[in-house]
Amino acid sequence: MIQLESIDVTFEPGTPLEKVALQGLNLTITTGQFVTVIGSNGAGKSTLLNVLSGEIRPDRGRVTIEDQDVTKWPTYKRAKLVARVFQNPLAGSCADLTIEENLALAYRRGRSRKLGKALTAKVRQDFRLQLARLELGLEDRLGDRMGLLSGGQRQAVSLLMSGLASNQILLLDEHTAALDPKTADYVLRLTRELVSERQLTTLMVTHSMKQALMLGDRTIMMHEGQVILDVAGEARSRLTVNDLLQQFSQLRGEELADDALLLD
Ligand SMILES: Nc1ncnc2c1ncn2[C@@H]1O[C@H](COP(=O)(O)OP(=O)(O)OP(=O)(O)O)[C@@H](O)[C@H]1O
Repeated sequence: MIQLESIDVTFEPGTPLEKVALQGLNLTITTGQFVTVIGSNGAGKSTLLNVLSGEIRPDRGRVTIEDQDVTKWPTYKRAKLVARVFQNPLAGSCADLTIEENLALAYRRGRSRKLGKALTAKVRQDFRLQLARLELGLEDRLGDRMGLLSGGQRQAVSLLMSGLASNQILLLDEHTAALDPKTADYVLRLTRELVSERQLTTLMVTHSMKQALMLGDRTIMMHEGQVILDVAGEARSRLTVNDLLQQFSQLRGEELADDALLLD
């Protein structure tokens, strides 16, 4: 279970640039739940993920993962529990290392040094099998530099990498936004498969209401640093993109300026 209690984050406090990104945010996510996160620009979605990954330490509040208070844990320590895939396909892997070296780095994360050090034939074979499931022919390109791959291929490998480590939490930050529609669909299908296979507790930020309702089992909407809508179960399965848009406008008390973006 992930618990965020009374989380406050303010950037540049006490300056003319002061910006409250999260205010009194409370959120509990049960283990294995797949939560999609929507909200307007600047609503605090990425900050929420940053607080979970440890990139940002909240000014106030507590972050608990499986009953461990991780609020003060630095990012490298959290990496044992938390994996992340970013919008930019270049951000999740190292371009100058080979596909195999990238996979090996992910594999080692969270494992003891002794276990992680040796890349046994069995582990290599597992890498090949994992890559083969992508159906991109990458299983025969273990020695190729990551930088040679397309954006979609890199995102697919980043997803695999996030599943190779022993972590339990997956954070997806608009991870299909930079891909063409066909590749985005492919990466979403892969996301769904990996999350359900590995029973990862997942938070997926998206600007697409359609994606938000199509994937996962719970949707939260953020606005001005708070959760303003939280739906799951039957209530969620009945929701249409239009309902969601309407609720969004109502809850915000204003008309949406970026409907087109959110309807994608
Ligand atoms: N490092 C930073 N320094 C200063 N302000 C920041 C920083 N990071 C975020 N902010 C501000 O905090 C607020 C929340 O930002 P955040 O990136 O979490 O929003 P978001 O919901 O992810 O938005 P978007 O959909 O545009 O990515 C915004 O007003 C943003 O400008």
